[in-house]
Amino acid sequence: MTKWNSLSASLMKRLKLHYQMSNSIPALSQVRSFTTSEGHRPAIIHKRSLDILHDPWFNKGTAFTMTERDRLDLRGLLPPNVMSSEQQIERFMVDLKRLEVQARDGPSDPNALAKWRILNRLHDRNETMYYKVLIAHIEEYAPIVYTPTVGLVCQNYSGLFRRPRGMYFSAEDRGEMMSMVYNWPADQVDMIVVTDGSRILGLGDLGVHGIGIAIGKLDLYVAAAGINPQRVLPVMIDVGTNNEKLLKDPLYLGLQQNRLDGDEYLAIIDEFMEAVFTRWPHVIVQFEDFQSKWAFKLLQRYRNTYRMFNDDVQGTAGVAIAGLLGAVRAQGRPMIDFPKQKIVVAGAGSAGIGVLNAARKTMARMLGNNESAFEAARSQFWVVDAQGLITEERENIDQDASPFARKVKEINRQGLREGASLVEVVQQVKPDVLLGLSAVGGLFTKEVLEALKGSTATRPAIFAMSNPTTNAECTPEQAFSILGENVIFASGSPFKDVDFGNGHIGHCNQGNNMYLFPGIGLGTLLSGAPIVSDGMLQAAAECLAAYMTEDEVHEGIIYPSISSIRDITKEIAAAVIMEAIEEDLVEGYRGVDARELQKFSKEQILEFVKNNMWSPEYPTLVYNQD
Ligand SMILES: NC(=O)c1ccc[n+]([C@@H]2O[C@H](COP(=O)([O-])OP(=O)(O)OC[C@H]3O[C@@H](n4cnc5c(N)ncnc54)[C@H](O)[C@@H]3O)[C@@H](O)[C@H]2O)c1
Ligand SMILES: O=C(O)C[C@H](O)C(=O)O
Ligand SMILES: [Mg+2]
Repeated sequence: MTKWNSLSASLMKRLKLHYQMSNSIPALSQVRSFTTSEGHRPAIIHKRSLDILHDPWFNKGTAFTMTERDRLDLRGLLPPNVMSSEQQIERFMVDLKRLEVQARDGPSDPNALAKWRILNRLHDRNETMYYKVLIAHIEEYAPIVYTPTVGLVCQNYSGLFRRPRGMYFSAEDRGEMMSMVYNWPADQVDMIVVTDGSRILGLGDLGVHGIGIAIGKLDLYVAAAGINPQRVLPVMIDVGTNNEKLLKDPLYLGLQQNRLDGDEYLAIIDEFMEAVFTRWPHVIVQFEDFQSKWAFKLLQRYRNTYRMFNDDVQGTAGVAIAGLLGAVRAQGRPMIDFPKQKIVVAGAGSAGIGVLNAARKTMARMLGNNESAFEAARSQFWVVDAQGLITEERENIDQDASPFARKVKEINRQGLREGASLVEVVQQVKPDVLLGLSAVGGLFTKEVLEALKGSTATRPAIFAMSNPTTNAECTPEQAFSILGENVIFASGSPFKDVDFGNGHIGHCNQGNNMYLFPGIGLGTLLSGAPIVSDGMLQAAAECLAAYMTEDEVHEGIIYPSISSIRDITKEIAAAVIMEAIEEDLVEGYRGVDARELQKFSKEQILEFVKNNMWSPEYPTLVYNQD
């Protein structure tokens, strides 16, 4: 059975080819001519000599040929031996591998920061080589440049800061942003990741140190989506911090004042958005790690005006949907059974509510996509936050959580009540799925996991999605040791698979929004869509769900390996473009106009995406004075 026909009808309907193949469609070779990869054109630069060596976008180090050294005034500024990029990487890896001699396993070991420093220095010196290393070793180094080590980096940023990367818009720049945005040297920026540092992973308010997360996310945009590194921009919006330690830290690099709030805060974000979209009208802005109360408000404020999305709310929702659908398939059941799943969610913040809303909509669509279906879907979820089970009796209930407040009559029948503990909820509900987005490490205690043994599912699923590793609600070892080999396990941060010692392996899936945000960004960019619609996000999620074969999900593998993230991202970007075409949102991209895009078949869209994914190859450099 192919991975496509195992999907429920509703998914297949959405993933069917959207085009009537007609003879007016340009031949594939013509598609190639539309979308010649930039890789072969010389790069025109307006600098020479040391300025090139100090510019990580153009520096090649010892790989500059003697011809280029003469042409660009580099002769004598480098050791005489011209190295190939492969030789350069081999030399670099020797230095990096030296760390592993003493290091214990796992990204949480003390050498993780040392590895990050070595990679960061390469990033500051030679971007082409940095991304060549990252792409070639993505499984090994994503946990260093991204979750979980990037959390450690943000916590230690004052001490780690060497060369600036990205832009900082602060409360002291009010009225200046429209002009200061021109201080960034790139005339074209495709992707911005912006954070205000208010909720970095599960580590809370890290103020200006949050820039590390924006840099880490954009590393994946380059490595997974092939966004040109010269066209990405990490942004920190520094409106102060409520982190007492940072407010007192003499080394703190940010504004040492409490966070702005209310209209003053909004005015800063408004000014920032206006400035970047004035300078780069086609840029896409990803909001990252904003505290929940602003994550939702800013998303609603901007999503119909600008090309923006919130990764924690919308990216996470899509990844969770794909995993939840995979968990249904793993039980040998058709996807259409998803609406029968009983799901307990621990955490009702930006991520938890995002997942709940998306899961409810997906269930409703499978149940007929009408008001009664939407209402029926609501009863499949039990939500527990820091005050326990959320019911209609909750005082000062968070408006975003209120659609999921359980009715008192219902829960009394189940022997539950307002504020019931997670253990009680799991014991009474016997859920198919226990999903954590609480930021509380170890929340799924032995008692909670024992209670899950009462699940009515043949293969209960645990999604311990909080980051970084220390905040995971439980480890795979804890899950498999208590619930047995049959349980489906996914976590937000990477863990090693569990060897049961009997020839069987407990697969530890990584349920992380890294599987979606690169494809969402790339698909939106290449489609030219002026906004990121719900349909585009849903198409991305369903494409990720469809990516896994029957055999894989039956093995308990509900997410792909990160080593195939570039291929996944290509597929997801194509699905996003197809949906944008379906919704008549396409406006074209760099020489391919909307009309041409609308005539492409799925294969031609995949080819178009592939041809527009940057790869780390040294371009030929040509100097031009003006
Ligand atoms: N895997 C991923 O791709 C992914 C994506 C986004 C966020 N996350 C992670 O999810 C976590 C939460 O992110 P967020 O933005 O929603 O944070 P948040 O602070 O907005 O929300 C946290 C929620 O957890 C609840 N909570 C706190 N203590 C609890 C407890 N003891 N029991 C039950 N619930 C409790 C809070 O009441 C709140 O509703 C973070 O660790 C973040 O790194 C993971
Ligand atoms: O950053 C990640 O690894 C995922 C997510 O965006 C998070 O905030 O945890
Ligand atoms: Mg995040």
